[in-house]
Amino acid sequence: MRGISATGSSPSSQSRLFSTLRHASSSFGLGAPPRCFSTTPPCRKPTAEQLEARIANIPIERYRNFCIVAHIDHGKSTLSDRLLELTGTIVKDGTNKQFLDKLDVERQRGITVKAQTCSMLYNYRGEDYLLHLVDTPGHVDFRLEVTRSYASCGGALLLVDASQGVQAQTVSNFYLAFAEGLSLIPVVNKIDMPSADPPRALRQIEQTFELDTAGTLLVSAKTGTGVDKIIPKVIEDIPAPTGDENKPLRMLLVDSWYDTFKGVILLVRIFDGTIKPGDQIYSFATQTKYTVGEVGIQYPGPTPQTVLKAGQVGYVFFNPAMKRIQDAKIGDTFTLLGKEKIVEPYPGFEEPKPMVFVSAFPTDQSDYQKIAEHIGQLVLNDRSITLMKDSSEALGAGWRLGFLGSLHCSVFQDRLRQEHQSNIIITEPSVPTKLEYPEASGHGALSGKTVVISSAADFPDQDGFTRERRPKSFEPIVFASVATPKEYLGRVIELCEVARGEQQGIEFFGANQVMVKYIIPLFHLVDDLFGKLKGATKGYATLDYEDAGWREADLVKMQLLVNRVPVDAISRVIHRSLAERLGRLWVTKFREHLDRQMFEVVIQAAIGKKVLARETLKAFRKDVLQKLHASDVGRRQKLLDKQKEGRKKLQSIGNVTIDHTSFQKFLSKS
Ligand SMILES: Nc1nc2c(ncn2[C@@H]2O[C@H](COP(=O)(O)OP(=O)(O)OP(=O)(O)O)[C@@H](O)[C@H]2O)c(=O)[nH]1
Repeated sequence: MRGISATGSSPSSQSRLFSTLRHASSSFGLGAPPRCFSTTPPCRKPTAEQLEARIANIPIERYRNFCIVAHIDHGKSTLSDRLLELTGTIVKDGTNKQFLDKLDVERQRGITVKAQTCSMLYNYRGEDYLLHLVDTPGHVDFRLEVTRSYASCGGALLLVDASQGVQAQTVSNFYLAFAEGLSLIPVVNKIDMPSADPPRALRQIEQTFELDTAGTLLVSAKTGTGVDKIIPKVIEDIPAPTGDENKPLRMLLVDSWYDTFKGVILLVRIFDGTIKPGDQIYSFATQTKYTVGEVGIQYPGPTPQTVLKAGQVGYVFFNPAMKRIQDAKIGDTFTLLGKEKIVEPYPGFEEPKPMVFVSAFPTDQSDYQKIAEHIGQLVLNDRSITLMKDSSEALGAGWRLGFLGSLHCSVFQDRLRQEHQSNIIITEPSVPTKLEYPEASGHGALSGKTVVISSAADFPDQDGFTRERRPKSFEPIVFASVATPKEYLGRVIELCEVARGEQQGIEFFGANQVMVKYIIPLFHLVDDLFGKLKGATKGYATLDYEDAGWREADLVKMQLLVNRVPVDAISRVIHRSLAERLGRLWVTKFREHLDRQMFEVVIQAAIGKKVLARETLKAFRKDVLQKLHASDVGRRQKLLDKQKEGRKKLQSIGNVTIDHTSFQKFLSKS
């Protein structure tokens, strides 16, 4: 399942990332007395040695691994912070900064992009418990992060915002958690809000999930009200992990990130056995052996331990270090070297598939190497981005990047700009196309083959082929569920129909909510359907989707021609029904941003040889030297130098020179 929220405060655009989790402990002085909401449990933060000694005395029956299942913005990260404070794992610092959302982009956008984890100690009825909390991302693009997190948990808090009630992603995340066999504890959050309606939220939970809501916790993660009841309930209702520390090591790789000094760090769930520094371990996926350098838990930052045992979730890194993030295959099983014949590996996780592609080019080609290094560093920490070299006649050498979704893509752009101040031109997002070539002459090696392409440059020229001999084209489709208050139903249906959607059903839930189901081409989802729904429903609509395969479609390659020469960076594969409108839009917008030339420039949008729209930019003569006196040599040279400098920024398409800013403006949404 995949999903997007269109709630009021959610991000306007859209992706996934990686982690700097992880370097955080230093800001929390060990042993400093924290302020707690509840005085019952001991909340003083233990020293590293005390921590190790306390954990050593906790049997697996007193471990609890859990996460929070919720729709985006319903308060997972805020609640996680409260739980960390309550258990003395972090100290309340009076700011609203969320501890588990550590990436800048996460803090700025207020969304969780990368699943983070933290261990906590809690004394319940005189006995210590080791709790492991995973804060999962709520956004659709990061669905794989969510599934992986669930695999390391025994249960989850099903968190519902008291003012918004059950939303599209509450439903889909519930089913994911349910399928993983997690024990679910309903919690209604944000009860402090004036618009909170807890009885309605409870009714929706009962109706939608058939869960018994008697004794449901009503809390405010913001003020802390009711939060102290959560951990006792987790201990009572969520089963302890099972596993045998005396068996050979059986360890699942759940997540990984890159550290400049330590190499790849693995987040692992130990199912059986133990792991400690110096152990020689074996990876089933890569059949490689490693020597363990350090093991530890996140408390809240990396805290070394002498051993990790069955039932625990912690980190491991190697000495010598694992160098490539690609070697850490998420879902891989590790065991002790020599035990690989007797230990059964886990089936592994689904590999993420890139669904949104863009090309990126430096605004100044002399920055190519610098930006290539920056992109390389970002990709190093995010295995789900695919990276290839690309080049364009208009924009020079660049890269072709594949992302899980459009939020993933836009977070990547933000990170590139924020963290590296690089200026790049990014083309419009595109989706893959499947082509089935007939067994006919004229297609060379492709005859009779099926291929999936991600760039318009690979879309075949249709001219010269009869209909029967043209390759059949297919576009990716998704099964989308849109939840909205009833009053906006008409507008939502209208938008889904415009997006070439096929209605699959309408379900009413609660007194005022309705869920509309559509099969929609992914193209339209990427083309900001989410933003449009948000606009049409005052931010109330929420959208969730799952892949639904391919659908045959009349797809064409549209090109922008400048004085009859195609601008390759702007070509797109689109549905024929959109061609007229988009063609008009392209030529008008491009004309607006193109500087006048010494001669007339014809701008056309075309499919093959067929021109759909045309604009003309009149000639403009700018002779900087014309007004100067022949003897004014110094000034003459200065003007020529200035012109030369200006030309560096220009690219030529045939005989037309185009400033990079024209491309940037053309490709910007506004
Ligand atoms: N009034 C009120 N606001 C809350 C409460 N809990 C969270 N919020 C606010 O709701 C917004 C979203 O909270 P987050 O904790 O970031 O939500 P999230 O579910 O982690 O969001 P994602 O990580 O993007 O899925 C923030 O502005 C919080 O301050 C609450 O109990 N009461």
